[in-house]
Amino acid sequence: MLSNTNSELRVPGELGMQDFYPANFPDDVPTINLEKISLCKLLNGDKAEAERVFNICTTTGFFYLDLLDHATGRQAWSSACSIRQLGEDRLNHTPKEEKLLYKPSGGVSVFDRGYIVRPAAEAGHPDEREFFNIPQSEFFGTKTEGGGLPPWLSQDAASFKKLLKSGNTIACTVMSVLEKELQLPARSLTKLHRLNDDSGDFVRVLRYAGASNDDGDGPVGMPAHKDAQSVAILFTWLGGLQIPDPSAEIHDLNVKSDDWRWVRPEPGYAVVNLGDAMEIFTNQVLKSGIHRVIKAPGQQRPYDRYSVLVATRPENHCLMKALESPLIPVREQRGEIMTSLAWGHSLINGIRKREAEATANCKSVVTNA
Ligand SMILES: O=C(O)CCC(=O)C(=O)O
Ligand SMILES: [Fe+2]
Repeated sequence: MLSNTNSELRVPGELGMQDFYPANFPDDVPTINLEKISLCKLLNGDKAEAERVFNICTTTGFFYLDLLDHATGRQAWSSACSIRQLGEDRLNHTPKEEKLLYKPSGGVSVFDRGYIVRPAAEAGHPDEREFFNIPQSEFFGTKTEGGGLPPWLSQDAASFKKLLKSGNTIACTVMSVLEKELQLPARSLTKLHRLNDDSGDFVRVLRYAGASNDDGDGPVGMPAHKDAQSVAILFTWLGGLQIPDPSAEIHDLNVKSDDWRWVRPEPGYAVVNLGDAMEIFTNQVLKSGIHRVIKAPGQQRPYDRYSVLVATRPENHCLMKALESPLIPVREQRGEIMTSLAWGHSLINGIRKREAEATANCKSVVTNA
């Protein structure tokens, strides 16, 4: 599969899989022009490309990463496409009762393991949104946390492992660029994100149900949020992801409905953003990007939307506080310093609460947020 040329891999429907692009992304919706960054250039230490990444990460925090210009990226794109395909098969062909047996870990509901569904409002409709998370601890680290994959995903272990591995390489490539640009000692960030450390890293596969044109805004796929992670690498084939216009005035997570912009999925590119951990490590010099997911636009709307996310988080014992550098302002520490594990738990509770509220008020969130 990896012997395909780059241009072939950019053709929708390549990789010998079904067409992931059943309808075109419309030309007449307000779309954000994210910058395209070359993974190959970053891996080769290209200074100008590193500066572009730093500028983005200190402002909007989102960029497209060209994966097809380097073998590691091609590996990641190819694994993500396979996982999107197997995710669709498993989600659609496994009874719901069986999927629900794959529980979030340890009763703490950290979003790194397990199956979570938001059921349809009416019986007989496909569930509105479902996703499952495969934790890194299943394959790497001391493996004390992994509870095993459920039977409906056990044959796919090798695919998840592969994507976690290439995702970690890509996330660490971005972080090593950032630590250099921030004048931090080498490995300040990457040593907190080693593949073999125990951490809350995961691969997530999401399915958002398609909708008919006459059912209004419908529930928001995922309300406005920032990621409780360090680096998020998103693979997506249909529209639905939105981020605020750079000129938008944002208070907490409130973005005016006119200020949301669509992110057009680009074959062969991942959408990369930083999460809240990077804001903490840099006293907000680096920015964690706000985003949300709504129904796909235009002719894509009736189709179920799948996405695959690789999340990289700091290792469990790492202290969530600012690093020291001439470019990171010193601020007084408010509250106790948490470990990454405790921090993750505290954030997830907040996310769950907002999610429950957004589901209850879905219309007002979509139109008034
Ligand atoms: O499905 C998407 O496009 C985004 C998912 C997301 O933002 C998340 O899982 O945190
Ligand atoms: Fe997110």
